[in-house]
Amino acid sequence: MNIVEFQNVTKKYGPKTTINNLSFAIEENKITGIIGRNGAGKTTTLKMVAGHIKQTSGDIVVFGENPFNSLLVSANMIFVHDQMNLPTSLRLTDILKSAEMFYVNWDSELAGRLFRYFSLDPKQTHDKLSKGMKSTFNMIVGLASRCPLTIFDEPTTGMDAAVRSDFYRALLKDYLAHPRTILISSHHLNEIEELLEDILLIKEGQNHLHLSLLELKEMAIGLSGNKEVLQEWMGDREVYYRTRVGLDDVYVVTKNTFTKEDLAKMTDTGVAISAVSPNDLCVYLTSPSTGGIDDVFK
Ligand SMILES: Nc1ncnc2c1ncn2[C@@H]1O[C@H](COP(=O)(O)OP(=O)(O)OP(=O)(O)O)[C@@H](O)[C@H]1O
Repeated sequence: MNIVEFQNVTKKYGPKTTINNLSFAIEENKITGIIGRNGAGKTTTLKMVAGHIKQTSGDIVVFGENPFNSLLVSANMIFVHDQMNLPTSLRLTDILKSAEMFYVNWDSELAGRLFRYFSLDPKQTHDKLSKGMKSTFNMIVGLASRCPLTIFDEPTTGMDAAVRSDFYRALLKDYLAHPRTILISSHHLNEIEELLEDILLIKEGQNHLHLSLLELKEMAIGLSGNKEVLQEWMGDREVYYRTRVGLDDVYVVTKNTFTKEDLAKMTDTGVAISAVSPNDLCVYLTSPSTGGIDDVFK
């Protein structure tokens, strides 16, 4: 069953098109990573899923209805992001107590244990927290609410590496015990890839790719060797990334449609074959050109 469906959705801010004819569907009880470069439209997409903003055109269906102004969607969804406006007059423990009244699946024991583990001060107010502590607190609210649709928009902003790693572990453990539909946008695909089942890659407001992480891992191959030798093997294959290595060699990332025999022959002609990490591949796929930062210095 699909929990979220986008059909030809466009969002314009003034004359500027931010989301351009975006279509995708998110299945129930899956963790999907929303990946894209800065300004690709991840937050705008998530805001529309949450019903916080309205699309300019196209259809959005969440839990079977239009999420904008939907009580059903508000009651079954939490949108965790770094601009969350939590009351500044309440202490953190009071916020957790009030959250219990909003969310039917709220687990106060989990919230309390996470709160103590991350050494948050119960008397502190939300606006006085450091950037990383704020993200940690928001994440506790996001996890303990156990909403059927849980949206994390760059949840680890400001967190140090240890807290990020604890958060991902907590998210995975809680998801396995209480499966739900989770959307998570992040700039750290390498850190969250173990967590993800699917990836929605957004490029310039469009659905560039929507596939399982396994498919993404097998999609591309890295080849390095003499440029003339590689040129022959490449034919008219699409190049995702290409860079010069030394004088006569190149490193090329391309679609892995080679047979085992082709790869064996390639190795015989001196071509080195390597896997491409999902993180690198997403960077290449969303890059405006097939070169990298090195091209700027040529
Ligand atoms: N309220 C707004 N008014 C005008 N333009 C906006 C508004 N919100 C977002 N945009 C523009 O829409 C585009 C997409 O922004 P969005 O925040 O969705 O990107 P993102 O993929 O989440 O980026 P990042 O990874 O940097 O957070 C950007 O060009 C941004 O400037």
